[in-house]
Order: sequence, then C-alpha cells, then structure tokens
Amino acid sequence: MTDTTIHKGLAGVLVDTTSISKVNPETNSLLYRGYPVQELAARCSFEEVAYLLWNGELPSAEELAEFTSGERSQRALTPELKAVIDALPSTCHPMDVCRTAASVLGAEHPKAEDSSRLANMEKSVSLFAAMPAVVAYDQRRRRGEDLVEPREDLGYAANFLWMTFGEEAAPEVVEAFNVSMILYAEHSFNASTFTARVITSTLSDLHSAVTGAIGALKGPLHGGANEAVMHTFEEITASAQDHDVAAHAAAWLDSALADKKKIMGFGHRVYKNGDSRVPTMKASLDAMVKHYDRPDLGELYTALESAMAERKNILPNLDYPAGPAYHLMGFDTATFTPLFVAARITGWTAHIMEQLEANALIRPLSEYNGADERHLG
Ligand SMILES: CC(=O)SCCNC(=O)CCNC(=O)[C@H](O)C(C)(C)COP(=O)(O)OP(=O)(O)OC[C@H]1O[C@@H](n2cnc3c(N)ncnc32)[C@H](O)[C@@H]1OP(=O)(O)O
Ligand SMILES: O=C([O-])CC(=O)C(=O)O
Repeated sequence: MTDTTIHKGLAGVLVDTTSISKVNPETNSLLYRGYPVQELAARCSFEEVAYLLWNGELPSAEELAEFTSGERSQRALTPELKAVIDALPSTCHPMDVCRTAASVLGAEHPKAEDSSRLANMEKSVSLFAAMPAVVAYDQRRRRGEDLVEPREDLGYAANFLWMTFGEEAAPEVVEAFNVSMILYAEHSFNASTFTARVITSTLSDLHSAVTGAIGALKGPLHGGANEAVMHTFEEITASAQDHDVAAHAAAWLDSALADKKKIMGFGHRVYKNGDSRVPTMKASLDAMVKHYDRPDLGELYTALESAMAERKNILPNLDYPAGPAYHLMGFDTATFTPLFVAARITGWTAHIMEQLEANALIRPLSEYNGADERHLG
C-alpha cells in the first residue's frame, strides 16, 4: 500500500539497513563497524580506518602492509589528469576540480565498467590514493607553485601535508590532520552518501556515484559548511573594527540571526544534542591553536559557540572545529571541503559496495500539485 504522508527532506524516514556506521543521537555516539570513532581517532591511522570501513575488520599487520604498499604506489597524478586540472580555470571552486578529477579517474580506470566487488575495491583504493594529490596540487597551482611529488616513505596524513606544502609537517599537525580524516570518513545516510547510493542503485559505476556525491557535498548545508565557518570568522573579525573580536561575536550573531541567516557549522539533521565528533575535533583544534600560538582564534571559536547556545540552543557540528583547524594548518579556505572529499571517499565507496550487495532501485513517489489536466488548443 502507498504511504501518502509526505516526508520533506526524507526527515525521519528509514530507507535501508547499513552495517558500516551507526549514528546514535540518543547516546551521542558514532560507531564505525562497531568501534567508537573516538577510539579509532585516538589509536589508528586513517589507512587502518579506511580498511575497516571497506572490509568490516581492522587489518592485521600483514594486511596493513599490503594495503599501504598498494595505496602508496598509486598516489601520483597521472600526466593526463594533471593536464585536465591545468586546463581548468584557477578561479573555479576547488570542489569543481575534485568532481572533474573523480570523473577523469573513472574514465582512465581499466575496469571502469566492471562493478564486481573486487574491481570496486581496487577502484576505491585508487581513488583514496589519488585524491590527496588532486587536492594538494590544486591548492599549489592556485598559489603559482609547482607540483610536489608524493613520498612513499610517509603515511597518508603526512604525505598529504607534504604534497600540499612541500615540507614535512610537525608530528602534532600530522596527528590533528589524521584525526580530522577519520572523523570525516563516514556518517551513515548523509546527503552525499545517499546520493552515491541512489546513483549506484541504477547499476551505474563507482566513479559516477562518487562524482555525484562530490556535487552533493559541495553545498553549504553539507560539506561546504567547513569553509563557510572561516568566512563567518572573517566577517566577525572585519566588522569588529577596533573592538575585541571575541567580544564582538555575540553582536555579530544577533545581527545575523535578525537577518534570518543560517549560521554555518551549527545544527544537524540527526544530532540534536551535539555532534558526537565535535569534542575530538575540538581537542585537535586546541592542539593547533597551541602549536601555532593563535589563542585569538580559540577565543573567537568559544565566543560564537557560547552565543549560539545561549540565543538558539543550537550546538556545533564537525565542520565548526574542522574549518579553523585546517586554516591554522595552512590550507586555503576553499580547499577545506575538498579535504572532506578525500576523507569521505572511504565512506562513500563502502556504501556503494554495500548498496550493490542487496540492490533495489531507489525511486520514491511524489504527490502531483501542478495544473489539472489540460489540452493543447
Ligand atoms: C558535516 C556536515 O555536513 S554537518 C552539517 C553542516 N551544515 C551546516 O553547518 C549548515 C548550517 N546548518 C543547517 O543549515 C541545519 O542545521 C542543517 C541543514 C544541518 C540541518 O537542518 P534540518 O534538520 O533540516 O533543520 P532545519 O534547517 O529545519 O532547522 C530547524 C530549526 O533550527 C534552525 N536552525 C538550524 N540550524 C541552524 C543554524 N545553523 N543557524 C540558525 N538556525 C538554525 C532553523 O532555522 C529552524 O528554525 P525554525 O524551526 O524556527 O525555522
Ligand atoms: O550526517 C549528516 O547529515 C551530515 C554529516 O554530519 C556528515 O555527513 O558527516
């Protein structure tokens, strides 16, 4: 029987089962394959978490060695992909570069039309390995800098920072970046993952699903919020004039709320009592504030968070601490959402493979509310 209730935004609708992650708003927890994300962030490399998301179990030492050697050998940009990136205007959004790169990587892949689990696993690892080079090179070309080749002697996080900045990052920075990648990796049926599952449900290929997911992530109501947080901080700083910036945050917020603006980095569709990942990312932000000696940024963060809780009782989501942490590490603001892409490739591709294991075409119904039937002349 057809359910005639309309669920705008599919809010509260259970669409399918998943064994990849569990978001529990009641206990404010997030599990990847059963493990609390905080434990994974404290004890694992991003490579181990990627392996876990794809395979359901953490790797043994041997499995990890085999996995990382495959990943490290696929990190370099192909000359063809580099040429495509070079042909894109440096004024386009870096998310457009990621989206184009995912599509090109699909077109280049020898098993592009093979959607077997084995082929999809190979494609997932190669996308995971290649996306950091895309993001790093794009930021460099915008700054007029040359490509930095990947280093096989570095782990994923350290190599990503190396390719972006051309120098080895301090261990605290590598650690904070690794934590951010783990926290961003997976979050059940969020809008971009659902997009990937919709595309997969038509039996389209993995790269098409990832390309669509990147488009969904770009929007400011989803992944685009991490860069929007930095714009908010800049706006508050600019409008503070001679006043103390942190003290000005509440006045800025009152005016933004009076203008009915959404405050980016706050609120969540599922969590209503705070995002489970925020305390862990905030600890990494604190470490960056200390490392780069920027207490002013920490003060502004806290001032806006407190004012938002007081005025609206709305708490931060992961994008709120991630944005300023990436800023302190030296990433350009427009590069923040591509960093989210690099991390979420793991979750998206795990969901693509899960969707294919028990596929049903995703095709909901709509209630027509247009013109009554009419006829030409
Ligand atoms: C990693 C991630 O992708 S997390 C999400 C990142 N996105 C953002 O940070 C964008 C800002 N936040 C938002 O727009 C929303 O909180 C969303 C889109 C994340 C969730 O939204 P929904 O579940 O659809 O809730 P909705 O937008 O209807 O908000 C409910 C109420 O809270 C208010 N609200 C929610 N978030 C915010 C916010 N960030 N700023 C101001 N008001 C807010 C809404 O205005 C609405 O108020 P109303 O009932 O008086 O109209
Ligand atoms: O779950 C969501 O709706 C958005 C989110 O936090 C994520 O994708 O990480």
